[in-house]
Amino acid sequence: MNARRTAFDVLRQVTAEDSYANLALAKRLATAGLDARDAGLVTELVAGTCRSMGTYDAILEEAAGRKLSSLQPAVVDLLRLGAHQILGMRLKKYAAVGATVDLARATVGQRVTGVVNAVLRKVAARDLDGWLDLLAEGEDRIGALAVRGRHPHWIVEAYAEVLPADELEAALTANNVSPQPTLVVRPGLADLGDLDGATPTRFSPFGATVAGSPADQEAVRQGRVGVQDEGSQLVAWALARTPAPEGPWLDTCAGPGGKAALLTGLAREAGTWLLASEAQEHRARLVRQALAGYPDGAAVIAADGTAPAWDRAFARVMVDVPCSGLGALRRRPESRWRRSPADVAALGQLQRDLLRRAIDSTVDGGVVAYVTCSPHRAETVDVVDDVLAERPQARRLHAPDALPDVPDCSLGDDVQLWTHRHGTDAMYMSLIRC
Ligand SMILES: C[S@@+](CC[C@H](N)C(=O)[O-])C[C@H]1O[C@@H](n2cnc3c(N)ncnc32)[C@H](O)[C@@H]1O
Repeated sequence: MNARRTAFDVLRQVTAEDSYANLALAKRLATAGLDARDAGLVTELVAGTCRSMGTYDAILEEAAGRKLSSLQPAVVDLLRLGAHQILGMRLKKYAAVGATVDLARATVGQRVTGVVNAVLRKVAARDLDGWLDLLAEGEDRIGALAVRGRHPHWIVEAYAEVLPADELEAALTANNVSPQPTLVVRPGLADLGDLDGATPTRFSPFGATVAGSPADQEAVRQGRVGVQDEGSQLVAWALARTPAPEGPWLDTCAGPGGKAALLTGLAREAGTWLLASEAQEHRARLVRQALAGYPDGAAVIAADGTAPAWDRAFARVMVDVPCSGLGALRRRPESRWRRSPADVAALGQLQRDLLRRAIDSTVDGGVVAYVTCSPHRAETVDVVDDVLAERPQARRLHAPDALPDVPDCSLGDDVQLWTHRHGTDAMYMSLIRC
């Protein structure tokens, strides 16, 4: 009951207060006093429920024969948790119904136990595949994939624009698996030998995984090794190894500092330095922390990357723009149901302005990496196409040349990494010669 109660409280925070599931979960688990088994159960309950929330909601509406908006929001969360235990976990169905009814009594009150019991018994009458078959009836191909892969329709449509049809299912499935953390060994501060039991990653020369928690590694506690997705490492590395004139480097959207830390190490190895800039002061502080291991090699400022915040030009510029995060859905269980096409559209102007300013901040012959953690065309290729049309002196490079050991990463002249192909977040990168 303790674990389910904790999961319910966290889910309430996610749905009622728009909290991020991972952050709310970590905060709650830190003080809940649960043993490792119960903490694992809470994590599965929250992450699994959030990841499939839209699908469970459709199933619950079928089972209840009414809109979920006609029910008390706390009851909807109880039903979602129950649906996940019945359909998404290997628990005995009727024990899961009973446990959820007990939880309903202990949290909302006796009066809602009847509806919770009745709806969940209907849910338990079919298995997950049976429900997905029912929901997919009459859907087109994208709709059926969305139902079975447990994604909103518009996200599957966006993936379908840039992925071959026969890979869509694998791409969606990959988003339904929580990633193991990947570590980055910061150049000049550490090497793989500083980690206990490190296994190198497939593509990044700086990447490794370890058994157990990264926080148990001394080099991580000392900031010489960080936690960073391998895709983020690859785009930073690609920028660093693309031929460019000598001179300092710039990261215009640096917070919280993962790429800036790797780029700083690489810049130092190249005999130069990096200016890390970030609009929000509190995120600039995170960048300072990430770069703390490089006391003499890092400069961090809080500045708007769309305005003239520096009076010089740089040889290499990373512009890792704010985006919808559709390439990192596996990390943020609730985000796919929270985002909408309007979020993508709303970022377009800022993304273009940041890229324009990045190009204008680069020396002749220098190189810009335009990066997003999203494969959505409206945030990737379309932005670069539009800005390059206005800047005839700038030229798109064939970016996959900078990652010769990474197979199947081309999207035209740009790089698009995929979780199901590369095991990384679905990062996009365009390299532009100025
Ligand atoms: C995708 S994140 C960058 C991640 C970062 N490069 C890393 O690897 O840790 C985008 C960042 O851009 C920042 N940002 C948003 N608008 C900005 C602006 N106008 N100028 C500079 N940074 C901005 C956001 O605060 C956010 O920290």
